[in-house]
Amino acid sequence: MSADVCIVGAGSSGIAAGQVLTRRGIAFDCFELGSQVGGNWRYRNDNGISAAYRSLHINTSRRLMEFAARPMPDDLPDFPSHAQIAAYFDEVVDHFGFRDRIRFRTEVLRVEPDGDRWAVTVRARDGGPERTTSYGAVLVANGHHWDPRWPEPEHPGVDAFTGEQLHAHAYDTPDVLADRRVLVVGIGNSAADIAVEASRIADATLLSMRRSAHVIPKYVLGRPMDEIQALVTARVPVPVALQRLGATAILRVVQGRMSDYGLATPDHRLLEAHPTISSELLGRIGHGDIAVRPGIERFTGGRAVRFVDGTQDEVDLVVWCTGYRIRFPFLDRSVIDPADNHVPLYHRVVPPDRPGLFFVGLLQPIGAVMPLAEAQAEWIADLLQGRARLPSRDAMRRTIADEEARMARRYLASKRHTIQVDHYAYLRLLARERAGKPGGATRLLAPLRRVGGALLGGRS
Ligand SMILES: NC(=O)C1=CN([C@@H]2O[C@H](COP(=O)(O)OP(=O)(O)OC[C@H]3O[C@@H](n4cnc5c(N)ncnc54)[C@H](OP(=O)(O)O)[C@@H]3O)[C@@H](O)[C@H]2O)C=CC1
Repeated sequence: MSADVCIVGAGSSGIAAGQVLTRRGIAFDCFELGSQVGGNWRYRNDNGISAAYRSLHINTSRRLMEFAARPMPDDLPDFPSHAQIAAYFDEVVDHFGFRDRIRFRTEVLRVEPDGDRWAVTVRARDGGPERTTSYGAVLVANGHHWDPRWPEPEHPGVDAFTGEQLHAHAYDTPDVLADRRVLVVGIGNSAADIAVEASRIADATLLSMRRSAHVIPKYVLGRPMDEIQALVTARVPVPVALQRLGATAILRVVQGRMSDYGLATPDHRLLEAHPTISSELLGRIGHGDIAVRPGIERFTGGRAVRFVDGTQDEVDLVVWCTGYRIRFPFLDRSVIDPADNHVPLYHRVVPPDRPGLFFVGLLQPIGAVMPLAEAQAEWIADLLQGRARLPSRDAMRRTIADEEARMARRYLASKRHTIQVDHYAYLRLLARERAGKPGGATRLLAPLRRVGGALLGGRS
């Protein structure tokens, strides 16, 4: 069947789109840089850009991350490894039978507007000519955790640092940490995982953060913490302030305060930053095997680094766990410009001024990307099949502005918080959109949210 739809990438979001379009009878071509599906979850992916390290396990639980159309096998653990997740993706592709729609080892070079269609130019990585095909719709699913973001601006004196530097993106196995004095920078999930690994094998592990975080354990009360939260939030919309109150109370009882472990008190409340999830980090700090440091002031020559509290240390290796840049190498900046990780999209999917272009999985949930990407693809399929319609461009722009203003109130200003969504709230938003009732429940719940927010000190 010739295809009028193109999917860029066969990582978790491209597969989400592929299985939905296949089920919905929409023919597509999918182009994938590597020779296997799975993107970031394919360890040592020959696409050359994936970030998985050997010990990687997902930090959202299996039941939150699985596709609705194909649950994960029950014999998988609560927090599967990258290998188990990649195997699951293989099984999904074969179950729905769309492997033959994916052209592997094929790079998408350009996606260009061509009247009311899109010209997609690709080239096989193993040689051969460029080929351009016209599509009515392009689903961009190239991921957003593959282009490492180094500190901007860089720290004074770093050019003269004589130790080694590594971005978390390039981290693979702990041998690089062994018997060295390691400085891990950041307090996101990469920093937490890598600092914990270093703490078992390095000579010394320092963890530097310019602001502290609420570290959330994977389990509380014998169950994955996200499942406990989902018991309520999956069923009914709960104001963020109320969610915060519940989660703060549970964490205070089972874990105490961050300052109990020697971390600074965070400058924000729970749910105002992308969560750092680790059941090991605080314990390793408690063992004295990770020393916490504030932000870096400057590198002072040789292997020395000075922190903003005036303390100084010598380190052999700096692991920059400073996040990722959003980038679409195949889209000209005049089409979409992701400067500072800012990509204004209607419901995080539709650029109002670029009909036929859609983004899948370009979000960072408190929760997991995969089922949200699947729900996005269902909505896109509705739009492609004429079962749903987009509002006017002006209306989409207004909604985007409202959503961005709400997120700015909700989250700390940071380049890591430009595409945040709440898992179940977002699923409900898409369900309303698909049912042709955009914003209906939001309007109904607005007064409740305002009262809840005022009573509980919530921002949203
Ligand atoms: N096991 C898993 O499932 C894992 C999942 N992930 C996911 O991958 C994504 C990326 O995570 P991660 O790689 O941790 O990146 P994040 O963007 O989440 O975190 C970056 C960290 O670096 C800090 N930072 C950024 N720039 C600077 C700077 N110039 N100087 C000092 N500190 C800086 C940020 O601080 P600030 O807040 O101040 O900007 C933040 O603490 C997330 O979605 C994460 O959940 C990552 C690893 C493991």
